[in-house]
Amino acid sequence: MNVKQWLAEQLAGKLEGLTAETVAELIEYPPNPQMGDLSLPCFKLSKQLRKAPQAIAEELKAAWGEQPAVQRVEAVSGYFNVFLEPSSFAAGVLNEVLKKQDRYGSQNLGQGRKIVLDFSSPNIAKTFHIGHLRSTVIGNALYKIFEFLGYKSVGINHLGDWGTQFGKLIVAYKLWGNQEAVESDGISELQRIYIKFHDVAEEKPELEDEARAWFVKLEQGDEEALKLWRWFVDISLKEFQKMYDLLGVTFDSYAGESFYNDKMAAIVDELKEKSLLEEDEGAMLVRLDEYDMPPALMIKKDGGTLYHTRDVTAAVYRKHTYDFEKAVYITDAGQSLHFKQWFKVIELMGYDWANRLVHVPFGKVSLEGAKLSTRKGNVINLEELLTKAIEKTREIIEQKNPNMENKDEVARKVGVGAIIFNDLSNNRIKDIVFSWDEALNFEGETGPYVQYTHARACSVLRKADSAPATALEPSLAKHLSGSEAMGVVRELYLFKERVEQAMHKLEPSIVSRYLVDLAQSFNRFYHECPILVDDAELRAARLALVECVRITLKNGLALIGLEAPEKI
Ligand SMILES: NC(=[NH2+])NCCC[C@H](N)C(=O)O
Repeated sequence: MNVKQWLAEQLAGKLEGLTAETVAELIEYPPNPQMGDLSLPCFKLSKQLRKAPQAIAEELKAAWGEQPAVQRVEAVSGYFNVFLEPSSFAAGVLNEVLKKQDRYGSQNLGQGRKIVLDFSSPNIAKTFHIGHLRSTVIGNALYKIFEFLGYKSVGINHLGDWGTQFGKLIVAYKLWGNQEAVESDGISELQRIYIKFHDVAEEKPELEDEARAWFVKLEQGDEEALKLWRWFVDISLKEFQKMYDLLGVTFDSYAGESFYNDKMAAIVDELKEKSLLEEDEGAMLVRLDEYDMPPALMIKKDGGTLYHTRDVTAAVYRKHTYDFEKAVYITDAGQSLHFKQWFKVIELMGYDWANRLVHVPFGKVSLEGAKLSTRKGNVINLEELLTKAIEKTREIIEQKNPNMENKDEVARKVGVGAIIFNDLSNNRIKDIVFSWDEALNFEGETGPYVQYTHARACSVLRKADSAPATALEPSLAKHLSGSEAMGVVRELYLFKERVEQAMHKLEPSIVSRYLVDLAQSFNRFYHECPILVDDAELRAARLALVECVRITLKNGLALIGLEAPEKI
């Protein structure tokens, strides 16, 4: 069911030169229901049809004729407005939701084509911080949205497990580290000695040379270096895994930067062959002056490779391995130049798939005034953040619903959900200031609010104590023609389009904002219209609507990585 498409087809040919495609693009859903359910702004056709907007609207009205699905049409101020017949619209929407169930909103746009998503990608031996959380949450949502629309998503955690910093870490460990401390304190101990390295190296710059030498050894496969490095990786992964388990996020591959170590030489050769590489004081780089960008450094003076080298190599490898339709990289906006630079390098190498590489940047997160940097010691640890969210939610549940079973489980789902939703509640490019009160507000535009609304729908359905609706008799749909119920029907209808938009714009917040809209319209209905009434028909129609809200909220929450507990 696609009413825009349907209307466009009805209008095509009604005026000379009017095609369904043009009309479909122009049709809007008027924010004000007085303008109908669908509206065609005819001024957008004026130029093409060489007619005044109002004249176009009136001609369309005159040519309209009878349509059982449409109550009436009007031509007002240059708009052609269409009022759908509420009960047939309601029956159409509800029956589609009830038929598709957990697939409602899905489509097969991708036909199995692959989308490679590079997300989360924290750095070994460094804390998984709130910026990585955003990448994880946005990436995971996009992963699910693509799958829901018929693509095959491939999630890659491009771990920062390679680079000079491992030379530094090895030197630091040999100077000040001990096995016991690393084993008991994990990343925080590694970070401690890493910070110490920087402090001491300010006075003893020769440490930097030592570190570089160790990294070169590592790249060459030195056994001692490799053994330490592997151990640092294992320790870090164990900690990261705790986050992923809490968040319910999985990856198809953990091929981090080190995975490309033995693949970079071939790329460097290729760059040389294609005369793209230039020597500059012993280093090798690709000049990008022509494109108003600083050069992309590929090989350092000491022979070591760089972040750029690994990204170019990884992209070629991924294209070869997955033959992707798109490769999407989710990082903070601070890395935008990095991606622009190496996307250009791929293009200069002559790969026509360079335009299938997409950077998905996002804004910074700050927490109640604190700065979120890993360099110095003042790190906001994500595990602490999530644990605190769960605890706070537990307290709220304790007050709201002291007799609830499995409070811990629900507190986890809602507390973690609050953090995820908060990250997705605005356009990703906006900076976020995290506030506990806002994120956990059960009345605000939050994850808990949407989850709570879902649980409310479940509770009504439980109380109804009847088998869940699997279809709506068209004759019952007339009971849904009131404005509150129709408000819900309209939102339900929009789900599919919103998911599609979220995919095109790579913007999961379109889904999260949609969920708030649906929840709000449902709550208006819930407060105005008693559901468990005696009139059997009215009751059945309203219960079917509630069931559709339950299904759609659950589907939408799942798309952005939130669970939907039935009781809160
Ligand atoms: N292919 C990529 N460059 N992915 C993003 C990596 C992010 C990097 N490890 C960081 O923490 O900033």
